[in-house]
Amino acid sequence: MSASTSAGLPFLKGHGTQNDFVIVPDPDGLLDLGPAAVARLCDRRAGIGGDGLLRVVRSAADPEAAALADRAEWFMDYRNSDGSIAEMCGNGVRVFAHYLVRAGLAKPGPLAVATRAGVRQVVVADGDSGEVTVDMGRALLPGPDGIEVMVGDRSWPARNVNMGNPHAVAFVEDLDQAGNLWTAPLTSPDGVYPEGVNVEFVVDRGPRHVAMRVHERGSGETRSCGTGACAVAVAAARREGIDPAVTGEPVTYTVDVPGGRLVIAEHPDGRVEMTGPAEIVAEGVIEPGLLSG
Ligand SMILES: N[C@@H](CCC[C@H](N)C(=O)O)C(=O)O
Repeated sequence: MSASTSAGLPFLKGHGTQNDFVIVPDPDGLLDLGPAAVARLCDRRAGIGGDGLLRVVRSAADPEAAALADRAEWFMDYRNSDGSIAEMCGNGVRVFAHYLVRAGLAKPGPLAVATRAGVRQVVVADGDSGEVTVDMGRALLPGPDGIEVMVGDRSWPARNVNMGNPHAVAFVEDLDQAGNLWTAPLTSPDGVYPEGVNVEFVVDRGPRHVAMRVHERGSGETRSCGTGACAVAVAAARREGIDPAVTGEPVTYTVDVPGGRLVIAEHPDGRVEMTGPAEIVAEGVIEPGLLSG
């Protein structure tokens, strides 16, 4: 069944720290959701509205994830609101796992989720808290030195952090300095981010406590970014000269985002663990016309 011929497609709406998603269950991989259909669904005026879309599909039923099917039953097919594809979404994977449990497709507790960045181990808390912890894998810090991000006539040094998807993390004096983040900040030198980049602006709030704003590649300014919060925590630790692989001790940062709070722990073995909320707020049926344009 292609998206253009489906008759009324069930959806849900959810968010994690107000990074919001259209959730489209497609367990058997029957949908062909192209970029234009995704962008229409995510449109906040003419569609349902969301920073991104989570298609919920069995790994075995999707050619992109079939090789991971023996490790993770479900594949998070994440798309940005402009219809582009991203490797990973941290808030999305919490909402995805929360949806699976709510729908009776998984049990609370440990759960493996396949993503384009590999399999992520998730723990969905039992009960009504909506809290989800995710092993986000290792952060890569590929450099180079001397990266800058620019908004208008201002620029700041930034660190390149890869959480499966690319980030540029800049520490600023005041989050308002970044101005309007709907337009993508520029980065230099050219060529560091050939696939585009998510840009985080960060201020200190206290010991191991920071706050951030983000411009997300493919979505604009959002009220939270889970991979971004992980990148920020790792950049904040290195800025303080802390590397858990060297100290042998985990380091934990509280990261405030406009839509709430995430807690990020980096472990001596390099694993970055994110804990935060996930909520489903609505469900309904998509009119076929929205899918076909
Ligand atoms: N909001 C997400 C990140 C979504 C992907 C990102 N826009 C990209 O293109 O890499 C998160 O919570 O991590």
